[in-house]
Formats: sequence, structure tokens, C-alpha cells
Amino acid sequence: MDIRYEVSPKDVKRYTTEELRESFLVESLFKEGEISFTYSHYDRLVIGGAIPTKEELTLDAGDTLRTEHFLERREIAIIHIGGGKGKVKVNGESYKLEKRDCLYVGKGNEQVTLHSDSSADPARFYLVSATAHKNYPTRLLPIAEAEPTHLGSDAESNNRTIYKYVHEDGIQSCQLMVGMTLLEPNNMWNTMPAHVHDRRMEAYLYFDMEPASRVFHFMGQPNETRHMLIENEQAVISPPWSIHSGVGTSNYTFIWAMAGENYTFKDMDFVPVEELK
Ligand SMILES: O=C(O)C(=O)C[C@H](O)C(=O)CO
Ligand SMILES: [Zn+2]
Repeated sequence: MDIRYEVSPKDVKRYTTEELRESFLVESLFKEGEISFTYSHYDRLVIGGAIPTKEELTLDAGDTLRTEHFLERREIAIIHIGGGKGKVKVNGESYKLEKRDCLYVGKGNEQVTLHSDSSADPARFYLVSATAHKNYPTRLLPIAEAEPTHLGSDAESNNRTIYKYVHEDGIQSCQLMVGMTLLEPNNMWNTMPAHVHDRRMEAYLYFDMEPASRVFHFMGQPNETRHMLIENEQAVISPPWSIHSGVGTSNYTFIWAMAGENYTFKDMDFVPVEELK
């Protein structure tokens, strides 16, 4: 597993572009026939990408977790982000996923495998996992059943729809909160005005982008902002002390996931634009 350690905001003030990217950007999560994981020491969130082709792919604790199986002390959300139809089997029970559907699998499930219906058009799965203390039931939430919240405006170029999957009023979990935000065409900004939530870290996966499109992802303490250039299907680890906002050269979709102290989506400290530096 790719390991990312926590770093102090004091040190980040002096980071070069390369150092910022080494600490916070996950460049290649999606490889055919593999599951790739990145382990962040911020709240021990693990993010991953999987593209099963002919063979199924199995969630495996590897040497990093030092547990018998991946979900021995963890919970996971698996979101289908593109490609053909796929399936996730949990202890032999099969769940069908199409684009934007989310499956939550609780602590203690020993056997989790990922499958594509067609190896010529494989499914692309994003995985996000946090530590867990008890089992919550496995639950599939197809996008058609997820509740949309519309935010922003054309005037602010941030007309977008948020679908919450795993949260206090949705799929129940120990600490994982997960959702997806879609920007309307001609709308490029997410999460501006920006916010921090020192109680929770967050990870963003940007996708649905053309190969030549980029998102300028803004991070850092509100009075010391930095940015990183993000390509399609790349992820950002956002420390609890950092803003997480972006503007694209075109519209895009992103999956946000949080873990940490509280389980309150609305717990955000907004920063007026005039105060950003
Ligand atoms: O579009 C947005 O705004 C978001 O999706 C923001 C994230 O949900 C977030 O940062 C939650 O803390
Ligand atoms: Zn946030």
C-alpha cells in the first residue's frame, strides 16, 4: 500500500510543488486487473481504485493492516464511477452496481470480491474505508434512490448537486461519511466559499473529466492557501486543518469522504472569500 503520513501545517508553508503532491495527491489509483490502495494516517482513511477484468479482485488486508481480513476492524464504501456494469460479492451475496451506485459494507465481513460483467468494458470502482468499532448492515444505495441537494448558482459558477450516500440520515456507519457532487455544465467551482472542519479529515476523488481537463484544487490553512493541478481520476487527501475547494477547466464530478471526531455533515467552519490568502 502507498502510505501517506500526517504533516504539520507549519511545514507545509515551505513545501515545494513536488512535496505538496507527494503528501496530498494520489496520482494513479485505477489500474486494470488490480486494486490499488493509499493509506492516509489522517484518521487512518484508506482510499482505493479497482478495475476487475477477467478475474475477480479480492479485498485483502495485505501486510499494512496486520489483520486477518480487510474489514476485520474497518468499514468500506464502494462506488461505481464508470465503465460497464459490475458486481460486489459480500460473503457470497451479490450486489449489482452501475455508474454512481454506492455499496456500504460493514465491519466483520470476511470475503469481499469485485467483478466486472464484461472484461471488454470493465467496471471502475472507487473504495474508501475507515476504522470501525461495530457492524452496520451492508447496504446498496443506487443513485436513483439517493436524495439530491441542489447548491450554488450560475452567477457564482457553482451550480451543483450533492448526493449523500453514507451519513447520519442515510446509510449508517461508524465514522465514514461519503457522498458525490456533480457540477452542471458551465459550472466549475466546488466548495467556495471554502470551509474547514478540524474535527474531520476529507478525501476527494475527481472524475468524469476529459483527459486534457484539469482541476485546480485549493488546499492549506485559509490564510496560507496552495493549489495542486489534478487530472481525471486522481484523489486528494485533505487534512482537517485545510480548505478543500476546486475550480476546473471544465465541469467535473467528485466523491468526498470524511472520517474523524464527529458524524455531523453540517459541522463546517466557513471562511469568507475576503479572508482567504
Ligand atoms: O460541493 C460541495 O460543496 C461539496 O461537496 C463539499 C463537500 O461535501 C464537503 O466538503 C463536505 O465537508
Ligand atoms: Zn468539507
